[in-house]
Formats: sequence, structure tokens, C-alpha cells
Amino acid sequence: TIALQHGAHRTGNRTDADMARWRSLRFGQFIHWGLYAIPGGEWNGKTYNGAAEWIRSWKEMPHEEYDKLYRQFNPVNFNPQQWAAQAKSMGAKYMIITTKHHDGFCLWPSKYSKYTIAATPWKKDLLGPMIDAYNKAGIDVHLYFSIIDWNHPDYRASLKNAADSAAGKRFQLFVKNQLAELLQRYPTIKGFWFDGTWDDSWKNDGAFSDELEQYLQSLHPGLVMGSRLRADEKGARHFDSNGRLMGDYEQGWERKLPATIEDVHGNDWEAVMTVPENQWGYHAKWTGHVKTVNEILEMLVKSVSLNGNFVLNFGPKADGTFRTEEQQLAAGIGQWMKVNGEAVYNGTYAGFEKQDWGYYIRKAGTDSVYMVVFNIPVSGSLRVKLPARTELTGASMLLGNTTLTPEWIGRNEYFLHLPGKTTDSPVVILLKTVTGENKDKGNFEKAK
Ligand SMILES: C[C@@H]1N[C@@H](c2nc3ccccc3[nH]2)[C@H](O)[C@@H]1O
Repeated sequence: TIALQHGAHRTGNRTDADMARWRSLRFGQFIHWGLYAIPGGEWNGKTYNGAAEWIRSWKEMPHEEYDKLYRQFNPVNFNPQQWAAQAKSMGAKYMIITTKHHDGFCLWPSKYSKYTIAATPWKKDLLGPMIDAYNKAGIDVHLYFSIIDWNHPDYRASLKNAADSAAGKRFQLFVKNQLAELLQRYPTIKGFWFDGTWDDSWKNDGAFSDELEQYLQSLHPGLVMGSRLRADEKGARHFDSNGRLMGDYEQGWERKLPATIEDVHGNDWEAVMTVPENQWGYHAKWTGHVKTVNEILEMLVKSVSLNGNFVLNFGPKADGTFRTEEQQLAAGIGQWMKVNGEAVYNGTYAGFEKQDWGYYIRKAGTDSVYMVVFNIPVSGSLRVKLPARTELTGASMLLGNTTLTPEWIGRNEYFLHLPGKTTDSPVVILLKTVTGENKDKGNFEKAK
């Protein structure tokens, strides 16, 4: 291995209570909200086909025009209690809010910048009421913070000369001050979600990212921060030059999911997902495929079945309301979560061989294994293949609490026959299993 000062400082996952809590929540809501919601992907009658929150980088969008938008930001319909109620009914257990995206506009009245909510017609802090409302609804809040800051005069993508280095040093102090300010103003937050850490200026100063991470942990012990903040002293990101994960969980799964358990290398991880193909901030005209409730449920369940968290993104409008598609998704997901959420919360990798009908999820540390069925076979019979020396002692569908009698079909294989009625939502079955030594007489023929 390579000797590293600023690589990973821990092997294996964090085992403390704060991380166990994050791991148990499994389902989060991302919220991208800021000045980019005003143009909503459109400018001077033309549409920006990129991500709406990147419109400032569009050549047809004059920077000085974008930088004046704060003068009209006035979310008169912002209702944090409604936002929190919607997230609660959807079944989200944590929320990640953009405190400052790449454009540098702060949703809180930072004393380190003039480019904040205080300079808008709204004037008031948006983060405080939001965090309070979500916490009151029993939802944890994590703060998204972009290192890239297109508004700050000292931001440099790369450091080419002494002047750049001096600016870079001032910028690093600015970042440190703003993060300390956020922790001081919002002490109930549970973590930071860093973004915009791919430029050379950041990548080539692994020492700073390491010291910053340790500084934030010292201010707020237990803080959960993903791998995206970190670089090691050789410029390696997420995984250090010895291939060890930095930060508390792998944070690279943006708009994509791992395929198998091998892809996550035993690390905690989280996936963040957009509803359309690639829009985080509000875009007036979604084009391309908009994900359905069942598609999102499958991503959530697949993530949990592979020991990860899944975060669904919402992009509120400039006035503080949510678009109809997002409201309908939240309601549809929540309807399913109300009946089946127990298979998601505290869910972990079951250790069973993946089957075609869907996903196994083990309730952390128990013998309770859920089957979440997305593909009902034409036979209506689900093949359940258990690890060696594991026996199926019972099964019940959560919906209607319907008991299923497993049919043993040899060795550790059983059929579960679903009752005839078809459904258009994933079917959850709770399996009761026993393994090896503590086997008792099942209520059907024992394995030969
Ligand atoms: C969580 C997501 N990360 C930001 C982002 N910017 C990118 C630039 C290039 C490639 C990927 C990117 N993701 C997106 O704007 C959104 O905030």
C-alpha cells in the first residue's frame, strides 16, 4: 500500500449510533431549490436542455442577467409545514436541502456573503423554518453544500499562479466559515452532502479536504459526510490511492444504482435520483422519460436490498410549490410505503441468491426476510431458494396479512403460490426462516 497522510482513516463502516441511524432510515428526499427555479430551464423564449440548476453556465444566459435573479426571488407560497407533511406521507425519513448550489446563492442569511436570501424581497432565512418543520415531522435534515461557487470572486477551478493560490486560500477559509456557520445556526442537522468537488483546485488539496472533514466532525461529533468531499494527497477522490473509501459512505451513485452486492464492496452507500432523466432544479418543461411510482419503488427496494440508501429528488418552483408530477409521485409512493415500509426501514442485504421475481431484504440483525416482488411469474408461483441449512417456516403477504403455505420442492427450495388476484403494485411477503442448529420441525416435510 501507498503511505498516505490524507487518505481513508478508517477501514470498514462506521459502527456508531449516528451512522446506524442514517443506515436505518434508508429513504430520503433531496430538494434542489434556488434562483435557478426562476428561469426553470428557459431564457428569452429558448429552452436550456441541460440540468435546470446549471442554466447560469449556458452560453445564451448572460451571467450578469442570472446574477440579478435574486432581486425577484420571493417564494410567497413557501409552506415548510406542507413540505414536511408531504415528505412524511411519502415515507421519507431524511431530507437533503441545497443550502448553496454551484451558483453560490445562499438560502440562509450568511454573514460571509452578500449573495443570500437576505438580499431578496423575501429577506428571511428559508433553512431554519424548513429544518424545524421537517424535524417536527420526525424527519432528519442533511445540508447539501456545493464547494464550487460561481459567484465568489475567489473561486478558482484551478490554481495557475501565486495570485490564484492566494485567492484559493481565501476561498478555503470562506468555505470553512460558512460550514461552521451552518452548524452553529442549525444544530439539529445530521450531516453534510458535499457536491462540486471535481475541480483541480479542490482535487489537488487533499490535505485541506481531510482537515475540513475532521474540523466539522470536531464541531459536530457524529456528523455523517459522504465520500464526495474528499480527495487524498494524490488527487484520488471517493476512494483513496489504496482503494479505501474516504468519508462515511460511498456517495458516487448519482442517477445510477449498483447492479450487484459486489459493486458496493461492503461499504455503506447512497444513491440520489432524479424523476426525469437529468433535472435537479425546477425545469418548466420536462422532456424524455418521467419515472413512475413503481419504477421509483423498484430503485428504492433494490438499493435497500444491496445495503444502501435511496434519495429521490424534488425541484420546487420559485414560488415554493411543488409541480403536480412530484406531488402525485409523493402520494403514490407514500400509499405503498404505508403498507410495506417495514420492508424498507432498517432493511439490509439478506445474503440470499437474487431471484428473477424481485428482491430479498433482511430486517437488520433478524431472521425476518422480506421478498419484494416486482415480476409475478405467469405460473403465479414464486421460487424461493434459501442458503444451505436454512428452512422456511412461514410466509405472509403484508397486504391483507394473507398467510402463504410454502411448498417444499427439494433441498432448500420452496414455492410460494400467490393468490389469483392481480395487483399493479409490488407485493411484499414476510418470510420466517430458521437456519442450521436451531431448526425445529417445520409444518411440512423436512429437507431429505
Ligand atoms: C446532485 C447533483 N450534482 C450536481 C452535478 N453537477 C454535475 C456536473 C457534471 C457531472 C455531474 C454533475 N452533478 C447536480 O447539479 C445536482 O446538484
